[in-house]
Amino acid sequence: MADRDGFIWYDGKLVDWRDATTHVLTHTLHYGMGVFEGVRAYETPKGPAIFRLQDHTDRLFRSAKILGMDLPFSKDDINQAHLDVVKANKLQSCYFRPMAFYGSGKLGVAPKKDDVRIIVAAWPWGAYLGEEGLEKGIRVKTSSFTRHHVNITMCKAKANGNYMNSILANNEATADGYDEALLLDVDGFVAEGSGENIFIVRKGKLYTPDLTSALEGITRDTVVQIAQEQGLEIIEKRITRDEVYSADEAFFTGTAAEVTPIRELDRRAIGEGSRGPITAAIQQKYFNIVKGLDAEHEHWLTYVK
Ligand SMILES: Cc1[nH+]cc(COP(=O)(O)O)c(CN[C@@H](CCC(=O)O)C(=O)O)c1O
Repeated sequence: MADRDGFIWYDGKLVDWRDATTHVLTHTLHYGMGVFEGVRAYETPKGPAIFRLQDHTDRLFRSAKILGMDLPFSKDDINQAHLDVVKANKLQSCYFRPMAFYGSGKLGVAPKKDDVRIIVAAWPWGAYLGEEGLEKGIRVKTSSFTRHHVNITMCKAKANGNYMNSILANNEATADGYDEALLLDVDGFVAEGSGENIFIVRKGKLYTPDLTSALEGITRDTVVQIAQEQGLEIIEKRITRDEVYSADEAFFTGTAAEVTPIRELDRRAIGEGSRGPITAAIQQKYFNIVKGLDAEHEHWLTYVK
């Protein structure tokens, strides 16, 4: 990722990609306290458009507040940084990584509170779980790692350090030949994927876990609104792994994962073992919206002019 042409927004300036570096004694590198977002821009008939930019920036600031990090730029600065970086890199579609971290001002558990750095990077990134996964569905394994307890790490913060749990789960699943992991919460109920929220479909109704130990996904919120507009009932409840086994359909949602069907969990086919019809309809609607082909949802798009 480090050796490529382009520019990264770094503490208020666009710097050459290769110069966007930090010292090895950077606090976040050692202790993991930082916050980040994953945001996408898509090519539309009116040029590149960033999907739900304000919602992502709001969550970045909410995450920082939860961790007690004071960000040295405003929400408008961060929104503008996204526009600047997509233009500077001449991207028609891309994935953004805004991230705030504690610098190298001091080490020791307690960070130097006024030493917060922020970057916004952008690069082309296709289907997170593969184009074939989007079409045919992916194979998922229930993780042996438990999702965070809500008072051990802050689950509503998209915090860098939270992702060691995700890496352990994803590594275990892919090492066993699966595409992704599904994590259960401390009580054994379904929480979310290593980087996604989950939905299941049973007898025409959608179910999704309550957000106790899951990240409040923006794609999850988008899918809830799409489903409601399609007249589907969505029930938020505690879901057990065998309810996923018995579901007619299942899918992951996330900015990176978009809407990715789950065709199998723990070697049990979900429904027909392929992308289900309700999943397909939601997925198509989602892609029409993010690609600027759905006039009713233009309010979610920030066009890069
Ligand atoms: C743990 C987790 N849960 C749910 C979601 C879905 O949230 P949202 O993107 O707002 O719908 C994500 C986003 N995962 C991001 C990071 C992926 C990565 O590899 O890093 C993403 O999808 O960009 C998570 O990381």
